[in-house]
Amino acid sequence: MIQDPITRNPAAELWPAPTAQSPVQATLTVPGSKSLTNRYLVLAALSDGPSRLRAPLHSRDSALMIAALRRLGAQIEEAGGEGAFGPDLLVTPIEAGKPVAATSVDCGLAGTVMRFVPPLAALVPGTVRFDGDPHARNRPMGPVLEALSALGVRLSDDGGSAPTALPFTVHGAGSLRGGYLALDASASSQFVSALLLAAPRFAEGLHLEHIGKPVPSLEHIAMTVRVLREAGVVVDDSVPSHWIVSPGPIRAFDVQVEQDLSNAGPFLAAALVSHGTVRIPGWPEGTSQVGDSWRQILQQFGAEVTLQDGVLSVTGGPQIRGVELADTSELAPTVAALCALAEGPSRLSGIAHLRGHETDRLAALAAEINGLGGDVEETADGLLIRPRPLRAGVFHSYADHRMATAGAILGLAVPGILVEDIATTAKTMPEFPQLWHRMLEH
Ligand SMILES: O=C(O)C1=C[C@@H](OP(=O)(O)O)[C@@H](O)[C@H](O)C1
Ligand SMILES: C=C(OP(=O)(O)O)C(=O)O
Repeated sequence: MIQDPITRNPAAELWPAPTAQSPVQATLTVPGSKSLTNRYLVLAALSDGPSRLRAPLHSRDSALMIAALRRLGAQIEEAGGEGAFGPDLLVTPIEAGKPVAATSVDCGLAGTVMRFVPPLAALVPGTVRFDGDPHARNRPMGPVLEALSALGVRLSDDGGSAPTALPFTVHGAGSLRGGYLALDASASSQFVSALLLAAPRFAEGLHLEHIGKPVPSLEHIAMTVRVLREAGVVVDDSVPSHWIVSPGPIRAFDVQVEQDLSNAGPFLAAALVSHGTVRIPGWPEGTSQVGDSWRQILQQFGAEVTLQDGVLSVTGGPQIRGVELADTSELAPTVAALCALAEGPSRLSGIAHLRGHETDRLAALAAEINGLGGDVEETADGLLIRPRPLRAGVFHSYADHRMATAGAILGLAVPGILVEDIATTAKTMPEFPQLWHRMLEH
């Protein structure tokens, strides 16, 4: 597991986080889901005809995915249907067998790009070098590279040896046989998703088995299986830790992208912190997004939560209750911010793999909340967060969008919090500062 030193950006601006002067009363929607947008883009690039994404996310992570797929030969254009958060996307797939000139892919800090795109590069004849932001080189990548290598793909690092992390080069032969493959996905569910998304295009499909400690963020693998099935791919996930993808075409599609329920989290949290009400219309029914679990999580914190006619309504109680929660996946930084404002102690477990996210999130949350006077202790697989009054100060973001939004949540209750590098929210929600201020205007 990655234990890299925490890095800070001294040049970034300090954003005065607004305090909630009164209970928030807001109705709002948020931009499209990162996880769905980037999965649909990958599938569209591999599909059997042109596809359309309606109301997709437009952010740094989706822009990086679009640029990567274009490098592999997909054509992606913006098209009418201008929604509240930007235009639709039209995708013409990569032409099977068409070589690409030696090229490069910038992964930024996007896990979906660095994990999902290399298997596609293996399916394209050509040489593709992958790199990203400085911290991206620390994010776990090994199992995906080992898996590709086991499938017969030639890979090299800049010195020509077998790579274990970014930067690396995929020497695509244009086709993959597939078959049985074992991998350890305990550091990231994205290792599994990466191989499943490309697997219908392997000559024999793929039987993938996870061997190791439990896989985190299982909801994200379920999302992958679901989008594959929606595109006509046969996937058998009936045996835990096994996924069998049959070879076959990926049907082109026209899809409405759901709003990002994980990114809805900080806004819903504002209802608890300010003892107000936040409503989100268009809450998708029967969604595969992990953020749907806000409905249960926020109730445990003491909120009243209703979902009626597609409108999610969250009303904060008189106090925020402490919680015990396991594997909250990408929701954890928002959850931790609420815990720091709770009346009782909280324990978050099953999130050791957050040490390999945009930053070491366990270390970063402990350092920043404690830096404001809080009481957070790291455990082997999570955080213990005890109530203690917080004070004004700088909350560092570590280039992590969810750290920045965690700082904004604390700022609602604690005057004088300065969030360093709020612009890093552009990774998945460039509109965050504007939407946050708008939420507080009433
Ligand atoms: O597949 C995806 O879209 C994601 C999977 C999860 O990754 P991990 O399994 O590494 O937590 C999640 O945290 C990330 O934000 C998005
Ligand atoms: C872990 C996250 O992102 P990524 O897709 O880069 O892994 C996240 O958004 O919380």
